[in-house]
Amino acid sequence: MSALELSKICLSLGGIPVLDSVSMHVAQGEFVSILGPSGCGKSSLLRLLTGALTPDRGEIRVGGAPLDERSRAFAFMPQRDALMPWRRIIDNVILGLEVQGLGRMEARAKVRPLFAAFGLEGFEQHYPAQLSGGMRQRAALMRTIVQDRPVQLLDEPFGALDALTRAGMQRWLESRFKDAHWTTVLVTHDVREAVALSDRIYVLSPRPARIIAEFEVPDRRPRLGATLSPRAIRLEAELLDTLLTETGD
Ligand SMILES: Nc1ncnc2c1ncn2[C@@H]1O[C@H](COP(=O)(O)OP(=O)(O)OP(=O)(O)O)[C@@H](O)[C@H]1O
Repeated sequence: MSALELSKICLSLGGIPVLDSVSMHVAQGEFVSILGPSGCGKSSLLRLLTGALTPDRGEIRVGGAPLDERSRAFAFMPQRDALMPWRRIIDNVILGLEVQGLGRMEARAKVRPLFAAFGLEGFEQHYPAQLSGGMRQRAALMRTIVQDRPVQLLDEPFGALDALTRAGMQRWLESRFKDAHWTTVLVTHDVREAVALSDRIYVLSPRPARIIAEFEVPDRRPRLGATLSPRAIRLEAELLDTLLTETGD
């Protein structure tokens, strides 16, 4: 049984068709990426899963049952960091834990040791406005991950990071994913990132988005830090070709 299943989802926003009969599935513990051109509807797909949007047609099932308030217990990282400007970084990071019912002191103690891994040690007491864009993004990723929910929905989590920080965070996520067995849906523009992190990749067409391809990533983890296998290099090229052909570039 799939952890997540979307069947023939159609969605319009402001009268404009955005998703056109999109069907996909994510198995328990699987890491699935969604690649597609800008504006095609990738974020909208994740927002359907969070309940922020409702499809015009089609069905979403979680663990075999229709998506509802209870089954929607996902950790979601939106594209913009959505940090609360009036809360210190540590108190932004614990937000999801507090919603889960953890006391503030206990939640702070739980997240404090993670600040070093995210390169944010010493910034616990800062406010979001005192951090760079990349640091804010890392804080937002931390806020998502610490909730340790079985399903992680990540919308361009590394989009605002410089190349070096991005590589470090990707490695961290790869190692955490191996241990935590999270079911993960990652929206990304970055073909290499999708190949490095995913078990499977769906490619969307320009809006209104349809699934135009689905690829399995053959290599075992860890992939980051190792030399890419010839198969992974071929897959990257194939993904790029698919995207460029669809967008007419
Ligand atoms: N509230 C809205 N009303 C009307 N159109 C919207 C609304 N929200 C999004 N859209 C449009 O729906 C389309 C899909 O948006 P979405 O953010 O899902 O795309 P995306 O693939 O995630 O884009 P990007 O990669 O640039 O982040 C876009 O063309 C966008 O302009």
